[in-house]
Amino acid sequence: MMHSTSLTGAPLPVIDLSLLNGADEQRLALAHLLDHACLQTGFFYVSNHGIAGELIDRVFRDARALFALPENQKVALHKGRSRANRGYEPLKGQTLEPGSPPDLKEGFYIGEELDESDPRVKAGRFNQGANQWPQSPPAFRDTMTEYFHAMNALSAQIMEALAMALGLSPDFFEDFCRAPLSTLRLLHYPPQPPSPQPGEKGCGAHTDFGGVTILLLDDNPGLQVWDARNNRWIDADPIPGTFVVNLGDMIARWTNDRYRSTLHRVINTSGAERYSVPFFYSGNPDHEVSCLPACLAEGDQPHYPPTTVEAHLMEMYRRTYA
Ligand SMILES: O=C(O)CCC(=O)C(=O)O
Ligand SMILES: [Fe+2]
Repeated sequence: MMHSTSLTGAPLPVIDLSLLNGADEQRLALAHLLDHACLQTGFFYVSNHGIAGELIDRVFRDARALFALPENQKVALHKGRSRANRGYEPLKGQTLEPGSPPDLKEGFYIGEELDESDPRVKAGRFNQGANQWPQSPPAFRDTMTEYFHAMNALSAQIMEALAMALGLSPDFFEDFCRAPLSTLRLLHYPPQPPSPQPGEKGCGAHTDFGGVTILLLDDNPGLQVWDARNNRWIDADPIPGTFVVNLGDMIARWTNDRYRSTLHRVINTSGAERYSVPFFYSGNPDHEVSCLPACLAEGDQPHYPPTTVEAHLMEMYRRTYA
């Protein structure tokens, strides 16, 4: 059977991120490719991203082992016990698509490890605090901590490339990238049931809340991206050695919707257990997110009022965990 995306010849682009380390000419080429990708669907793959395959293998190994723990051991780490939204989220624990049944996924949330003495924790700042680490698998904490830091660094590179794509100075998002609020989320999707409830699926249609999302996929398809220009879902199937990157709602706010935060969903029709690892990069909680002057054409009004990273995130969490 023909691959559905080939019908109109518009699969998501693959962007070679090593161009960022090249000469000016290559950096400009990257900015151009990225601008194009962001103007199209806001979803693309990145290759040559510098993250070791060996680290990615360990992330999947330990994520699988975590979800294979007995239910009582997972529930003992329930994120409801954490003031920073860290830990385990059982199957059907979130409803990303309003009006649909809860999502057929279980998850585990990890963030920067901050102890009680940290001023951000003392001040009760949103999503800041300690993680809930499982005893087993033994390498879990080290693996996820290493991957978390690698993702923060990669996100800052992507923000640099995005600044260039927008025609801004490469360091434009430097303050945004300072002491960033990031969330690493391990996900496990059981196979789609044979007789689902109407609208029941792995992950309801949603946009991501933050700045950029770096999504690690296993070998199973299931992710779909909304193509608003053609009114259809595009399959974002895994491509070995790449990450899927998509823009979050903050980018839409900054750019007054020049760049979109694109709707996506997961239906795990692969018949297999599907694992994925999104990393949400939301940036400096105090950073102001308001319409960039360069993105406001004469006579246009900003589509969104100014906000901060933290206020925006709190609002988005409130909506999906109502
Ligand atoms: O599992 C996936 O492929 C996508 C997950 C996702 O969109 C999310 O967690 O926000
Ligand atoms: Fe998402």
